[in-house]
Amino acid sequence: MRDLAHINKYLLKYKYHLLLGTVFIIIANLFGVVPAVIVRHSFDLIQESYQLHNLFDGLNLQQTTYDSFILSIFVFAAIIIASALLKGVFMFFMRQTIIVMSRLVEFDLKNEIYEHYQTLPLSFYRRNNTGDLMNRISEDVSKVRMYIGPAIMYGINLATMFIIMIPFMLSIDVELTLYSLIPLPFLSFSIYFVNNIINQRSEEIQRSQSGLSTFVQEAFSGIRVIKSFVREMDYDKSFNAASDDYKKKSLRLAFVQALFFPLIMSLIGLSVILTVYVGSTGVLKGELSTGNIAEFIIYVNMLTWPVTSLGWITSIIQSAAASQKRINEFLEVKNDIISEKNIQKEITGDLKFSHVSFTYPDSGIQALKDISFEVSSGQSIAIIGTTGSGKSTIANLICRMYDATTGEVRLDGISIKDFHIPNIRRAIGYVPQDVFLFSESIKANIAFGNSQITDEQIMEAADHADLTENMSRFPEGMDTVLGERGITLSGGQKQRVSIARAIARSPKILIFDDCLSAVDTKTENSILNSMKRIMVDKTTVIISHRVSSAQLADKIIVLDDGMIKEQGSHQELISQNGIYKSLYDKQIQGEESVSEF
Ligand SMILES: Nc1ncnc2c1ncn2[C@@H]1O[C@H](COP(=O)(O)OP(=O)(O)OP(=O)(O)O)[C@@H](O)[C@H]1O
Repeated sequence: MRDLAHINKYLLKYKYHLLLGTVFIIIANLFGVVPAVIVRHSFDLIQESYQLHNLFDGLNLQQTTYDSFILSIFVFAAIIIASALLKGVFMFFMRQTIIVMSRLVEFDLKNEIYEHYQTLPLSFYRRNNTGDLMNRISEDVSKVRMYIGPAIMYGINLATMFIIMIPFMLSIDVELTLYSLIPLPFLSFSIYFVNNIINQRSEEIQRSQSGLSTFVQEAFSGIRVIKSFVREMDYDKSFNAASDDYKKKSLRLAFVQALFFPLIMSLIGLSVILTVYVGSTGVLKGELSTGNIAEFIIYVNMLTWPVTSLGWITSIIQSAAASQKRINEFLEVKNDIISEKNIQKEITGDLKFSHVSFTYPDSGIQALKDISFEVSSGQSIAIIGTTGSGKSTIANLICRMYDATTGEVRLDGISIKDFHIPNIRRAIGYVPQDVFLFSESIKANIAFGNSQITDEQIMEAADHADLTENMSRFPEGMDTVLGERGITLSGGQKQRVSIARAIARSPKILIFDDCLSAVDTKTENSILNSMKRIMVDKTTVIISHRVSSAQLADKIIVLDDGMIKEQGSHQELISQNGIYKSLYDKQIQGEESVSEF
C-alpha cells in the first residue's frame, strides 16, 4: 500500500473529479433505495386493497377502491421508472467523473514514466531488457489504473450504500437485517479467494503469452537464418510446445472463472431464502408486512454487488500495489550523468582526452586505460584497432553517454561534465556502428536531428553521403518509406542514410563509428573524399578497422586492449614500422589481391 502513495499527487490533482464522483454515487444510491420503498408500499397496498375489495363486495365503494388502487399502482410504477432512470443518469455521471479521472491519471503516469525513461543513461538500458521497460509502462500502469478507477469507484459505492441502507434496514427490523446480511461476508471472502486464484492464473497466462510473443518475434526476425539452416520443423515443434503451455494455462483459468458466477448466485440465493424465512415468521407474528419481505429482497440484491466487489477491490489494490512498486523501482533510478554547471555555449570542437580510463559499471570490463590525445577544430582523427580494443567506448565518452572513471574529457578547454548535456549532443553528428533507422521515409530519417532543415539541405547531405544515385532508383525517391512498412535497404545503403542524417544537422563534431564497414573501399574513399569539404571546420573522429579509412585523417591512434599503442600521422606511423605499418601492409596487399579478381 505504501507504494501506491506515489499516486496520491494525481488524486490531489483531480480532486474535483473525485469529489463530484462521490456526490454522484451518493445520489445514484439514494435513487436506488426509492424503488425498494415503493415496492414495499405496493405490496402492502395490494394486500389492503384486496381486503377492502372483499369487504365492499356488492357495494358501489368496491369500484371506487379498485380505481384508487389502479391509480396508486400507476403512480408507484411511474416513481419506480423515474427513480431507475435518474439512478442511471447519475451512474453515467459517476463513471464520467471517476473512470475519466482514472484515464487521466493513466495518461499522466505513462507520460511521467516515459519522460523519466528518457532521462536515464545508456547503462540503465543495458541493465534492463526492453520487454521489462514496456511492461512497466503498459501492463503495470493499467493495473494501477484499475485501482484509481474501478477500485475507488466501487469502494466509495460500497461505503455509501452501507451508510444509506443499513440504518434504513435496521430501522425496519433488526433481526431481518442481520439474517439477510449473514451470507454477505462469506460472499466477499469467497470472491477475494477466487479472484486471487484468477489473478495468479492470469499472470501465468501473461508470462506464457509474452514468452510466446518473444519466440514468434525472434523466429520472424531470424527467418533467414532459420530457413537457411533448415530448422523450420524444430521451430514448429517449439512453437507447438509453447502454444500448448498457453492453452493449458488458459483452460485452468477458464475452470476457475466458471466457478465465479455459480458461487455468487448460490450465496445470493442463500440470502434471499434467509430473508424470506425470517421475514415470513415476522409477518406471521404481525411484526412485519409482506411488503417488507419484498423490500428486503431488493436491498439484499442491491448490496450483493458492492459486497462482491469488496473481494474484487482488495485484489485489485493488491496487484496495483505490486505494479506501482515495480514502477517506483524505475522511477527511483537516478540519472548519474548530470551537469552541475550546465554551461551553454557554442562549441567549436577542440577535443582533448587527458589520461582517461574507463570501466563499464555493469560488466566491470576496463575498456580504456590512460588514454590521452588532442584534436583541434577542423582536424580529423582516426581511431584504429582490433575488435574490443575500446574504439566505440571513446565515442561513448565524447557523446557523454558515460563518464570517464578517471581522467578528463575536455571540449573547447572545458570539462565535458560542465556542459549542459543537450548542448554537447546537439554539437555532435554521430553515426553509430549499429545503424538504426526509423520506419519512416528516407527524407524523414535524414531530417531526424534537425527540425529546421530544408529539402535542399537534405539533398546536399544525401549527396555527401553518396546516396543520391541510389535514391533515384527507389520507387518514390526521397519519400520512399523504410523498414517494416516499406523497402529494405542494403547494409551499405543504411550506413549512408545514417551518415546523411549525421551530416544534415551541421554538427561541430562528426563521429563515424565504423560506419563504412558495409561499403566497399572505393565507395568508402569516395564518401570520405566528398566529405572533406564539410569536414573543414569540424572535428572528425573516424573509428575504423580499415587503414584505408584511417589514412585520410590528420592524426591516427592505434588502440589495443584499451591502450594507445601508436599515435601520429599516416606517414609517421608508416615510418615507425609498427602495428599500423603491418596492418597497412596486410590490408593493402589483401585489397590488391581482391581487385585482381
Ligand atoms: N555497454 C557495455 N557494457 C559493458 N561492457 C561493454 C559495453 N560496451 C562494450 N563493452 C566492453 O568494452 C570493451 C571495448 O568495447 P568497444 O565496443 O569499445 O570495442 P570496439 O573497439 O569498438 O570493438 P569493435 O571494433 O568490435 O566494435 C569490450 O571488451 C566490450 O566487451
